[in-house]
Amino acid sequence: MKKIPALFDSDSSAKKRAKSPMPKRLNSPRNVLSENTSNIKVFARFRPLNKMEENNPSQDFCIFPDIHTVLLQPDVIHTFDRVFPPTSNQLTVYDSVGRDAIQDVLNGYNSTIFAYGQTGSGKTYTMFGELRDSNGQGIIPRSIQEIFTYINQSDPECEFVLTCSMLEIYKETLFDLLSLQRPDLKIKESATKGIYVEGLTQLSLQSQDELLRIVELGEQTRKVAATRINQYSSRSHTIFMLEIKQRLPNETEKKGKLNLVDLAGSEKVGKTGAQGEILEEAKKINLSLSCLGNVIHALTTNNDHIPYRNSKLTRILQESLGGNYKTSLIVTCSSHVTSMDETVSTLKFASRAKSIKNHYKMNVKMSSEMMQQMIKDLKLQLQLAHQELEQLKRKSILDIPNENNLIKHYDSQINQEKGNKSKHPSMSLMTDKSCLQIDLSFFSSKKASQPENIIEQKENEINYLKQIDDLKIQLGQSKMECQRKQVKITQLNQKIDSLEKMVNKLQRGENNLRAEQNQILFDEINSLNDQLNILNNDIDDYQNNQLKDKMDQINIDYSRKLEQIINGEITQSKLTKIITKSQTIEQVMQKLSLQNLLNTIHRAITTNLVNLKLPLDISKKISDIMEESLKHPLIEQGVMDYITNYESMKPNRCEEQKIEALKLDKQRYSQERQNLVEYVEKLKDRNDQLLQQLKRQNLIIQQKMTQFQLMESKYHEPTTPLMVIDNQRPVSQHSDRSLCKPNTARKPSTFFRYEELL
Ligand SMILES: Nc1ncnc2c1ncn2[C@@H]1O[C@H](COP(=O)(O)OP(=O)(O)OP(=O)(O)O)[C@@H](O)[C@H]1O
Repeated sequence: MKKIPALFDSDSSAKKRAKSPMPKRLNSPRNVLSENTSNIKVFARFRPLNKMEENNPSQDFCIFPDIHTVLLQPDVIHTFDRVFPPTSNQLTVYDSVGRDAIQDVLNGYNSTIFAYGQTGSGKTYTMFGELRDSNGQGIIPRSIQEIFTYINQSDPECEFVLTCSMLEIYKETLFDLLSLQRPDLKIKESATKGIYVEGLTQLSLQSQDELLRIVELGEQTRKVAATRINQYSSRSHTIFMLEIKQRLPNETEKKGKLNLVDLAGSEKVGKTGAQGEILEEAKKINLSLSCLGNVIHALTTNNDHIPYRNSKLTRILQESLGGNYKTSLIVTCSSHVTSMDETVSTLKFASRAKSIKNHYKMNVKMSSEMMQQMIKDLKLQLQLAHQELEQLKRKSILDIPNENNLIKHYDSQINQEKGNKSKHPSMSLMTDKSCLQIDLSFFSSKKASQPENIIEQKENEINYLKQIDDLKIQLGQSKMECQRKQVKITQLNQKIDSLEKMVNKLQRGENNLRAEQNQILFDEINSLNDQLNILNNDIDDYQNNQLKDKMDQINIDYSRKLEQIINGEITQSKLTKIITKSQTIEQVMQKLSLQNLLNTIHRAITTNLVNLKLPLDISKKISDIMEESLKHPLIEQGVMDYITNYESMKPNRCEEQKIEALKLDKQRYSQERQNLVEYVEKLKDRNDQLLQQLKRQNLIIQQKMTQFQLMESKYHEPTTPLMVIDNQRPVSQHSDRSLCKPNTARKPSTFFRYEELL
């Protein structure tokens, strides 16, 4: 690509050009130089649901009836130049938004595309997208591609210079994204350059790849800060600026500027969960965006003061908002119900922006050749106009023949002939003269009546002039009439507007009324449901109370009997103790029984005596002593004590009877306990049966409710079709009834209760 040095250095400012008298009747350049007015184009793009939203399924609140409309349930409609539903791809968006903008820039216009929306709604995806992926590329890489295709296909004699810059506005400070140093840049304004950023790097480009690499570099340098909403949420505004200068073979020069603006997230500060520095950041970002909103408001309400200077963003983009730019706004949204508030406010913002008017013209500097051609054209047209004027003048004055001149002419000719040829004038001349004299007499007679003719003619002239004056007056009057009509039209338009507003209001009122009626019906249904609930509760209560009483009684019986059993068990444990004690006593007595003792002693002594191998008489003596000693009163007393104790410790007859009775009691209580357990089981079964019955009753109630709602919806069938609830079917096929299903919009509380039960 060839470069051209300092093409527009000596260019006068846009304002100057606008003030200089421009030739009005030119051929092609005329259109080129005139100023045009058009509204900002507004587009709305809805991104597909993300993972988090998919995992949280909800009813769609955005419906897309056609390519210009989005309907927010139940009845808010927004229309834009184009609405892109979540299924729209990058190419579709570029074809509708980017392609025209690039054509404008290549034709010498200035153009700006804004992307506005909450964090994570797809602004960056729409503007940048995936730079190196042909399907995922956003507007910027596609624009670059289109520009280079245009350059490659144009006349080789054309010369192009392409420069680009990337700017970031972060916390009301400007940063150069194409420079490693990041000094705080300043906004300046000059007569020649208009509003510009001083010291901002402008890189000239030779190829598409170079431009893509520069965009990537800028993208990497972007300031990002994590918030809870979007981990990589960009907290700054990014402006990608491209300038294309062209010099055509006829020396005409064109300059087009393109601003592609990726704004920071428009969500409310509170929703980001930001704190500390991030909160400060969010406030400043919001300041820029709220200034943008104020500028748009001021522009759309014809305010005298437009507050461009209140933020860096609006100051830099001043020309794009109401100035010499063709501007497009893409608002990006999510159709998931969790983003409903943000989507509603984003679409409101977009609707307001629709009425901004920009006044733009081509930035063209004509060659001297073209200028000369224009001058020639002008001169020719001037000449033609003069001629036309002369003709008109001549037509209005009666052309009277000057007979004296003719006679003089003939006399001079006769005299000439007399002098030159002979003393006798030629016959022809004489004849001519006689003819002339006849004519003369005719003219004389005519001349006699000439004063009258002249008067008549003058009168005609006066009349004619009068007519012209009349016509002029009429023209003036009709102009005034026109103006009056214009005023009337404006007033009528205003009236129509106000009537439309009233109609809208009424419509809204009607909708509200409908909503109110629906509300009343809902309330009725709810009160019926409440009554039903109360009845059901009463039934429940009654049945429950009966059950409860029974259960309470059982519980009381049970606990009483349990107590008895427990008491019985205590008695039994006492009994066991007694038995154990008696057993011990018996064992002791056995051990200590006299007979055993004696036998043992006797055996021991005998054994010992035998072992001692004593003489028989000694052995006999010892044996006698032993026997004698065992008869000692102390031993006898001890034995008697043991016997007495044993007798006293042994359970008596009465106690034995008691033990027997207790044993019987225990058996009886166990039997009763068993009976009780069986009874409780039976009651449980009964309870289950009752629950089943309740469920069946509930089903019947539900069916009846559905029938009731159907009947009610038939009864309230609307007269005018409104809009659609699904995007497959045309508007007229749906009634607004379907937009507001009572059974889905508001479920009667009973259903929840029974569903829970079910
Ligand atoms: N139309 C779309 N199709 C497919 N994916 C999309 C679309 N729009 C957005 N996304 C994806 O959603 C995520 C968030 O998008 P993006 O970063 O563009 O949002 P953003 O509005 O620029 O957010 P921020 O304000 O934080 O910069 C990205 O992963 C992006 O790839």
